Amino acid sequence: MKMRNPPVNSLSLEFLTELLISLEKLENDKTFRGIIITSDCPGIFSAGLDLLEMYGRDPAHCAEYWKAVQELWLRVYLSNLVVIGAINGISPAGGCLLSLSCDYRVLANNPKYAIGLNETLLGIIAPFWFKDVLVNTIGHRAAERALQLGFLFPPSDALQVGIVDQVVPEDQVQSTARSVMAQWLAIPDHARQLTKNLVRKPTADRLLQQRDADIQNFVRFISRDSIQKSLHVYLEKLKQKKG
Ligand SMILES: CCCCC/C=C\CCCC/C=C/C(=O)SCCNC(=O)CCNC(=O)[C@H](O)C(C)(C)COP(=O)(O)OP(=O)(O)OC[C@H]1O[C@@H](n2cnc3c(N)ncnc32)[C@H](O)[C@@H]1OP(=O)(O)O
Repeated sequence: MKMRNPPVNSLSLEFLTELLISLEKLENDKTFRGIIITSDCPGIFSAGLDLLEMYGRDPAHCAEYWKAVQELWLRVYLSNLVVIGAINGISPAGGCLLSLSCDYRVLANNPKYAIGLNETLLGIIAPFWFKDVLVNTIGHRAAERALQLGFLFPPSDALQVGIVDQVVPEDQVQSTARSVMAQWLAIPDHARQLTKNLVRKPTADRLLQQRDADIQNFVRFISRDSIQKSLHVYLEKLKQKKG
């Protein structure tokens, strides 16, 4: 699955909906046993959640958006398919969550391709289920530092901390992802799927048990004047960077 939402593969409501529909189709087609998620935007896996879906929007829109974010996460995280991330670009925040929700992550060795939950740098916070997935992946102490400081790990650090499973030369990302897929597909589906569910269900259940409350928390938080100001400042910084 090649993500194509130029210029930066931001996860807009429309794009999330497209991804959800595509994933559902693949899940329902029994001829598919695995997917490799990668990007068609040069140098960018995904810029994460679309800031324009959270800035200057009314509460109803924010609620609809957050529901779609939850939905995509649950679908990828709990997918019965083998999901491999072929991460061929930078993947901050929501892009990192998407990567972390794969079963295996291969990152291209380019110092610009940083990965991490950088929410605090935007003046916002990673929701508890983003945090849970990071803690599950790199451990409590490393996650505590990474989340507070908004670390974006370059490939060598990402491998060292375990946020990705493998770092390979850029031209080998897709072929490595395919070899990894072959290994994973060698395992009988029912055994692998039940095991995946056993490991991941408790984390997903934490959100499933309080989805509506999570949406309300998000809407309340994102609607605060101080948070809207932080988003404004961050968006202006992105604009000014262009010069
Ligand atoms: C108490 C309860 C709490 C509950 C929960 C509360 C809080 C909410 C949690 C929300 C979690 C948030 C998760 C996220 O994912 S936030 C997004 C994080 N993403 C980033 O920080 C990345 C920002 N972008 C960049 O750093 C760069 O754009 C880049 C990806 C490195 C690419 O750089 P470059 O190739 O130089 O492109 P430009 O910077 O020039 O960007 C091109 C245009 O794209 C716009 N852009 C970039 N990123 C985003 C984005 N994430 N959303 C929307 N738009 C984006 C950028 O502004 C440019 O637009 P322009 O052409 O119109 O100027």
